[in-house]
Amino acid sequence: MIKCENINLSFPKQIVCENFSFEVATGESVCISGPSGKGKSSLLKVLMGFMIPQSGKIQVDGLDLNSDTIATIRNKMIWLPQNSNLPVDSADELVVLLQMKEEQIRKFNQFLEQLGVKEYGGDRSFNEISGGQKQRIVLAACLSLDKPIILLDEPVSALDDYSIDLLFATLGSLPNKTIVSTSHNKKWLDFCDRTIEL
Ligand SMILES: Nc1ncnc2c1ncn2[C@@H]1O[C@H](COP(=O)(O)OP(=O)(O)OP(=O)(O)O)[C@@H](O)[C@H]1O
Repeated sequence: MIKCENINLSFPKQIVCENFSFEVATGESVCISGPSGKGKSSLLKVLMGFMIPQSGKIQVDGLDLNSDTIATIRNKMIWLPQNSNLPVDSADELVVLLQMKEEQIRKFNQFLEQLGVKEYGGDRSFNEISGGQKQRIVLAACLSLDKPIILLDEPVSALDDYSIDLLFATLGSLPNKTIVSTSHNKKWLDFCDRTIEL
């Protein structure tokens, strides 16, 4: 369960949210929606503890997010950054970056297969594949870590309808995941249990 209470987050030139509260139940899939530049990505970063709001309380599974609990809370989560932006250039480098264990590498290969990008795994440079193929590889890596809470920033921005359906089938095979996402994609919004308007 994720519980955010009275979050105030602003940047010098923009107020992202004022006294914003929401909850996400365990196993629920929600999408934070709102216009471009409103602050959806920033809110996911707040949940990861990458950004600290000016005030408000964030609780994950009953633990208040603070410097003492951040490691425990982050250990429950995986975050997919927008545009799959990561400091790596291939699936093999992702395995190293995420320090995947044997079982996770097995799952990674399984998800690559399910998402239709097995042939683009290994040491093939991300520069030589499409944005959608890269996005599916990074999604496969995220899912393979098997964390209970998955934060997805625009997870289907580069995917066609067919690839989105492959992702739905893959997510459908993973019970009890809590998913907090951002998206402007209608198919993704329909897939989520609920939308949270920012
Ligand atoms: N570290 C920062 N310092 C100052 N301003 C920031 C910072 N991060 C984000 N912003 C600003 O906060 C606003 C919200 O950005 P954010 O990326 O969270 O929006 P978004 O709703 O996810 O947008 P989009 O739908 O276009 O991805 C933007 O105006 C952005 O310029």
